[in-house]
Amino acid sequence: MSPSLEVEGLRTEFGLRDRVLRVVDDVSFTVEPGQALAIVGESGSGKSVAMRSVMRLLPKTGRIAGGQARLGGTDLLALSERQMRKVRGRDIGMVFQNAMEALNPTLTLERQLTEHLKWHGICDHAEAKRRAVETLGDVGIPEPEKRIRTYPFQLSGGMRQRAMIAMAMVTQPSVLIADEPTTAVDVTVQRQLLDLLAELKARGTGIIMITHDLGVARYFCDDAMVMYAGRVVEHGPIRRLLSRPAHPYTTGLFESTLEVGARQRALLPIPGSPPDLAYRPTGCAFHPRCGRAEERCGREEQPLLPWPGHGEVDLLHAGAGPERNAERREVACWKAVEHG
Ligand SMILES: Nc1ncnc2c1ncn2[C@@H]1O[C@H](COP(=O)(O)OP(=O)(O)OP(=O)(O)O)[C@@H](O)[C@H]1O
Repeated sequence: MSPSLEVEGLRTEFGLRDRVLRVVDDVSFTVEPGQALAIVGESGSGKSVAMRSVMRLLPKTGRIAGGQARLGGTDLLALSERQMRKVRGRDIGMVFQNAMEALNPTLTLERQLTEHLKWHGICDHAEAKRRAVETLGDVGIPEPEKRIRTYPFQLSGGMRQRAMIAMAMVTQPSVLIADEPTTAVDVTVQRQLLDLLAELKARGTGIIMITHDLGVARYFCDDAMVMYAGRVVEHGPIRRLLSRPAHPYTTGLFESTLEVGARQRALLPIPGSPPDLAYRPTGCAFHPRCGRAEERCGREEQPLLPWPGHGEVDLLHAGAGPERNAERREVACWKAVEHG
């Protein structure tokens, strides 16, 4: 059984010339084996930086300022870069929006996949080659024995995206982070990639998906975490968030996003834009854009707390263990919307 990933109190900062920007602030979540978490939020809310922090793939100006990311009892944030290199790509993989970021343009797929397996000491060359061909076939690349000899630039965008997924999954990682994996590909390829990720999930891989596409998130994910200005504002089972969003930002985000397959309806954009993190509003960072804000919201910040709204109290307190956790929800808002 794969271990779960438990992230707690993650804080990431960027050092600019004259100040320090906190772009991820106290982010916590758990991904169990075979579960998928969607991370949603407007551009700049810190989704990618949070996940790159877990992977320890930050640019030089970035710094993890606090927190833990435990994978099977090992805190990834406490490992040396040398130790992390052994974990990254083997136990935890990442699929990026742009496949060229993960693939080496100067090496054939065969070299990249086999070297990757051999470097991690997973198997010898013959077995690595067999696994590489098999994985390329698994991700839907036709004639994998032949295609394995090609370079990334010789592949179409969709095929490159698949090759990157093959690269991420060839080691059978416990956790896969997918950053907008379907944004750059057409709808047919999108569907195939999602089916592929669903298969991985069914085999017990924990998946974290950063996405702007609520249709994809609903189809694929169990939980959702909504980020705003570097913080988590709402977190819980995705179907509950979609049907009964409690944070006004979640409501706004859902109303301003067209769901794939949903009936055409008027979109209601959230007024204003996310704050410049260098001038973060006091209190709740969303209050200047929030229709429900009152004086207190600009003064005091509400921490993320378990949220038993109306009609949810019973579910939250009923039973014990997984059933109870499955309904667990957290919201950071003084004016969280109560649903009757
Ligand atoms: N190298 C960097 N130096 C300084 N600030 C950065 C750097 N990279 C990202 N940031 C800042 O960190 C914040 C979070 O960025 P991030 O890319 O995580 O957002 P995101 O939610 O993933 O957005 P998107 O959906 O557009 O990918 C932004 O305000 C961004 O400007």
